[in-house]
Amino acid sequence: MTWTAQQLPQDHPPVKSGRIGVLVVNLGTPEAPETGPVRRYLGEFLSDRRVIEIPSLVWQPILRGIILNTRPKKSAAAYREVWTDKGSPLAAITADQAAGLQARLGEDVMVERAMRYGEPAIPAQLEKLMDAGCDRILLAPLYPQYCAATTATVVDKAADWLREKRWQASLRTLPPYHDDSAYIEALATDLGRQLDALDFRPEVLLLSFHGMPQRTLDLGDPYHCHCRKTARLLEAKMARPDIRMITTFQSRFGPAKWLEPATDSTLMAEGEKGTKRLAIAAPGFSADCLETLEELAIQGKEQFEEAGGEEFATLSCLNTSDAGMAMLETMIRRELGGWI
Ligand SMILES: C=CC1=C(C)c2cc3[nH]c(cc4nc(cc5[nH]c(cc1n2)c(C)c5CCC(=O)O)C(CCC(=O)O)=C4C)c(C)c3C=C
Ligand SMILES: [Fe+2]
Ligand SMILES: [Fe+2]
Repeated sequence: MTWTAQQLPQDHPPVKSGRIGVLVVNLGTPEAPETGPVRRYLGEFLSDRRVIEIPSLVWQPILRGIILNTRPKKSAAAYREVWTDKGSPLAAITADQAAGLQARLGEDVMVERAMRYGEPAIPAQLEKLMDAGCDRILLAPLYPQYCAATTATVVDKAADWLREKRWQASLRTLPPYHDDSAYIEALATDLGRQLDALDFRPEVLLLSFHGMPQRTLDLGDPYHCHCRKTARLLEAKMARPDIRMITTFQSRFGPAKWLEPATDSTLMAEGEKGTKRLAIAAPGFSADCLETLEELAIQGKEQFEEAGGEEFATLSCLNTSDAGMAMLETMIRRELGGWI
């Protein structure tokens, strides 16, 4: 039956105002660089079946019995190396990106941020947007390369929230942007600017993407192809024939075979074969985080220098750079087409 306004039940929710919401989402990070908060964060992250594709009956005893008793202490020490006055770099930068987008998109659009693991959680932030009258929401996972372990799990989480709703908001998702000209141009501009500001001329620019188990490529996940395409387009756009560009995959986790070549062994091999000056960039991360500030900038530098390298620089992610924010605005405005 159709209800008229007079017939609506007393407890009917207020009629919405038709606003548009944007939810930018990144991975998540611990609340503090201490063992307990890191254990909670890793417990949620590594229990996600999109991340660890091993049956729970097998995986949970390994996770609870071994990994969560050993890794949090070591990871917390690594987080302490990069922690800032504003907290975890990933959290602080994501918050600044959301605020910057809000300023660029104006009052017609309400921008919030969320993390897939930890706080602010995706369901709570979607609820906040809806409570503020947003009945159309763009979900924007800030992962340029599609991966089931990152992009898909964000969409799953939003879908779980929608499933519980009688009156759903309309949801759109920002597609992966690994080959989007706005992204390639932003990277080329920003990395070019950073290379020119270095006090040495690198022989090699290493493009390090987060790794994934080789099995996910065999099963059809496009992540590896997306990373390779980004690297190819970026190399062409940067047009620096004097710099040799190499694509690698970092952060191997567990004993299975991961995508190759690995960042750490490539850094060592380059040092050993006589490369003296090397810069490293991480185009797959939209914000600097543990993986860039500790694994690349601290550990990577040590690995390269111990193998004979002399000059090493880690270039920043797009973060809140002009090029990066303009790129996000362009892609989000395009996706909101028809809504604004
Ligand atoms: C950019 C895309 C990412 C993919 C793909 C990805 C896959 C993936 N990661 C792990 C395990 C860990 N990753 C960790 C940190 C971490 N990972 C990403 C991004 C991707 N991960 C980011 C942005 C971060 C940094 C978070 C921060 O707080 O700064 C960690 C935690 C740190 C540690 O203990 O080493 C783990 C563990 C797996 C298993 C995986 C795919 C299967
Ligand atoms: Fe990761
Ligand atoms: Fe790592």
